Amino acid sequence: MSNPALADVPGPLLVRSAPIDDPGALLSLLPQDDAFAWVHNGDGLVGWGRAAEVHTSGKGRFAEAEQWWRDLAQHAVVRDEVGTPGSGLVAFGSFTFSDDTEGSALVVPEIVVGRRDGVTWVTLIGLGITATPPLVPSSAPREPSGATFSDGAVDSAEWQQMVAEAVSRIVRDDLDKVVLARELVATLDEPLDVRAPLARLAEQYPSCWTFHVDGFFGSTPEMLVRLERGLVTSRVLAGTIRRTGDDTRDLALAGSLARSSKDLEEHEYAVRSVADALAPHCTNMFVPETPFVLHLPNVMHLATDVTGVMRNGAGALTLAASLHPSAAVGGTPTAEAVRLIGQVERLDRGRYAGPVGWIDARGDGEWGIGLRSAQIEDDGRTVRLFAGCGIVADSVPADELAESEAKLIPVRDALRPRT
Ligand SMILES: C=C(O[C@H]1C=CC=C(C(=O)O)[C@@H]1O)C(=O)O
Repeated sequence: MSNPALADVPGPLLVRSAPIDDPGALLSLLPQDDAFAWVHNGDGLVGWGRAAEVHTSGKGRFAEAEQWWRDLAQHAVVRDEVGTPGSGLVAFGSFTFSDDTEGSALVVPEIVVGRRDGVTWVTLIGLGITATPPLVPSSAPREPSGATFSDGAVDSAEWQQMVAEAVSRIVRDDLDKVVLARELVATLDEPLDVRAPLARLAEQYPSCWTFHVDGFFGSTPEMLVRLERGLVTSRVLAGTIRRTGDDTRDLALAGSLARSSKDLEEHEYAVRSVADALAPHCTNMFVPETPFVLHLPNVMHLATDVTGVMRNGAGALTLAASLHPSAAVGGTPTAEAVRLIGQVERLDRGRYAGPVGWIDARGDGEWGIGLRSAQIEDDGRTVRLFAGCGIVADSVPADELAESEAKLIPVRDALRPRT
């Protein structure tokens, strides 16, 4: 159910987008409070303030948010001098993994600054005409201090038992794959200024999408779906190997990943689930037969870019809803895998592994999968970090634990003070 108090907007939103001189790094503009981010290779969107928002939950959380968004967009008065995906009226959003958890939201900031292909713009959103505030770097974020890390409800030995249990259920119940996640809890000396880890993540993982929506932040390498001017793209990842830091060894490992039947099988399930979910919405779909190896500083993944041409006018959020949960975060078959996760995982995933991103009034948008991510708890000092692994019949628990540790590195490092 949506929260009508928060969904109510007392009048049509007035929206104005105009080009501006380049103000420097987008993330450096963010104030400490009510800051939103979606940044990739220096481009993207940042926003602050709250002009309108909707909170949804349950199975209908995507459809309800989409309906609210359409109504809001229909009644908004927009002057858009930029005319590019992400200009004009825009909302940041984040959705829970599970149908049973609260916390999904779309938020329209009061100020959005975007950059794309060398063009930078500002969008002002509200109930009245306001002057553009000075767009200059805000004060430097406070560096996190004193982070200590501990297991969540499940320690690493128990998690490996869980993986073993999942392997036997996969064999017994004839499942193909299930993704099991674990959490690590960080405790800091003082409340986290999220701008510090965001800056670190964007610097160290520029090819990932660095995001923040209402205390949920991270740097995801996986694009669930992008819709821009009718072109649909999805980057599917599944199949992982840790990097060693030695380039020659890593190159050999990349070769073995590309030949590993266990990883290729796991990857194939994920690609199939995305291609099947996009097929009703797309023509001219292109699904490469062989994955490439995506190199990140901490891990390498098998990756496939699926593309198609939108044929039924669905918006990016509708596409994200039909893709979620893909086999990269749920498993195959989806319903059985999600049921098994509910039975064995003992973790409230919250918004981890759910869609996170933005949508504009044309329906264009980008929704990543909320991976390599963390949730700041209400006290501001406790941060829950998440990582999951695709489990198939021949998965080895200790290897999966090591893989999950490697996937935790980006956020874990971002919570340590700079050296
Ligand atoms: C579930 C996660 O990663 C997914 C994405 C890429 C590779 C994966 C894997 O190899 O297991 C996972 O399916 C995570 O990072 O928490």
